[in-house]
Amino acid sequence: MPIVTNDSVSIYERIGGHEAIAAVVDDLYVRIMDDPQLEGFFTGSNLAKLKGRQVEFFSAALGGPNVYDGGAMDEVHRGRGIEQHHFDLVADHLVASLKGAGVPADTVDEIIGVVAPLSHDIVGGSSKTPSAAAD
Ligand code: HEM
Repeated sequence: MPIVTNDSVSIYERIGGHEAIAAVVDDLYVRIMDDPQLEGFFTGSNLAKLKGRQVEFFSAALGGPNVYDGGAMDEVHRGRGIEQHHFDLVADHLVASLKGAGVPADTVDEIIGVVAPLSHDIVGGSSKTPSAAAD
């Protein structure tokens, strides 16, 4: 049997592939929709479709074979009034979902390392307001 170190195996594979990610995303949206500070953002959203896209997105971002064919993060989230604390709440729920699924703490940290930089595209993209231009 070949020796396979953690470094050569994608995060996607290490945490259990498609099935594990689908379970994490399901749990994540239960937590999000249970959070009074977040659920309002998803009023009128087709959650089944959104979860499918989210599974694709995370799988692709974590080294899985999937191709994400949804919208770009800045375009999808623009104009929704998403602030950094909303992003942080979602990231915290993601940590809880991953830990709940038995993902080891160091792998959770790695995944958050992949996700955290997305805040740049997701937060505050309301358009070219003076305050955004001043950032
Ligand atoms: C971990 C960071 C996040 C990732 C990776 C992410 C990813 C995604 C993806 C893949 C979609 C689907 C795009 C499509 O359908 O083309 C989406 C849509 C959406 N996201 Fe996020 N998102 C993140 C954070 C957030 C936050 C913090 C909020 C608000 C608090 C948010 C609110 C939404 C909303 C409202 C939609 C549109 C749902 C709809 O189509 O009705 N997202 N996001």
